[in-house]
Amino acid sequence: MTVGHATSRPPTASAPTSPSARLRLGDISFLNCAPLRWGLAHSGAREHFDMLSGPPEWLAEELLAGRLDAGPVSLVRYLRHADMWDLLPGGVAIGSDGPVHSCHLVSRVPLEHLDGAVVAVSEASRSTALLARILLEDAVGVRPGYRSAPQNLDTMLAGADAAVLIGDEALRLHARPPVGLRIQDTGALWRSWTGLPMVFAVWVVRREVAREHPERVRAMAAALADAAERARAHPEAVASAAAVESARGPGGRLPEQVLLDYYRVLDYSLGDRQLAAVREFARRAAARGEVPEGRTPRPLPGGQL
Ligand SMILES: C=C(O[C@@H]1C=C(C(=O)O)C=C[C@H]1O)C(=O)O
Repeated sequence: MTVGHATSRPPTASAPTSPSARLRLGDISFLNCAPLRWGLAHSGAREHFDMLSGPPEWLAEELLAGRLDAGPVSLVRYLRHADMWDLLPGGVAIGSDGPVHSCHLVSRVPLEHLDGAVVAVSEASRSTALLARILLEDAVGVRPGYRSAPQNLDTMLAGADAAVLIGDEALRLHARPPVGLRIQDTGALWRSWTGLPMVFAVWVVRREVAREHPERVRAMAAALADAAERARAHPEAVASAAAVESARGPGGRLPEQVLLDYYRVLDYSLGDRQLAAVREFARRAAARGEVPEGRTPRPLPGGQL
């Protein structure tokens, strides 16, 4: 197995899948995917893939370059590239039906006061970045300006009134809200506004790979579904493994309770309610010209999470 995102291989235009029999599967290097890493390790399925870990935007670029066969990408990326990528059989996603704990709009003032203000938006995000805009403009009714920035709360807020952050840094803000800042969970805001869950990321497979190797792709989807199921059945073990993982990141080891709570709300399924939410998000994104019109995503037939 290969882990790490420094690997650079030549593009594989003439070789759609890896020369070995193993599919190259992406893995988001955030704690949001720790339960799947745990599940794949414990089932033994991880050995059947070449796994590459990295931030979601890097995984999307690797998929576009043909250096990965399948993996998680932000929902916005998928909606933009749905002509090249399919949703994994049965559907695998990262979402929540209410608070997600790790995708936030952070501000010093109430959101209603952000008209004409500057919002710094993490370069790591596409879905939460657009969701925050939709929420601010359509739900709250303010029109700030946006500035893309490397994800770092201090530098982001040094030059802006609010910030959009995702992943482990955002989870740490949820776990320990800094004094004087409002941590607004975009999953919760979206749920109370639309009544729908939010889907932040989806697992995609390059269409040519899905056509060439349908059985291998189905097996991959089944392995991910099984990993999610195993992780759900062993919350303490998963939280403890994730706490060890968190100790390697800046900010030190997260309490297991924070991770238990996180994995209780994170949902890897892409069922009918989630697909309805994806359509609603896609409609709003298309109305802003952010994704093509008329995207009606449907997972490839096969397994079910
Ligand atoms: C829940 C999360 O899901 C994600 C949010 C993404 C986004 O906002 O574009 C992309 C991939 C996922 O990592 C998170 O990162 O905290």
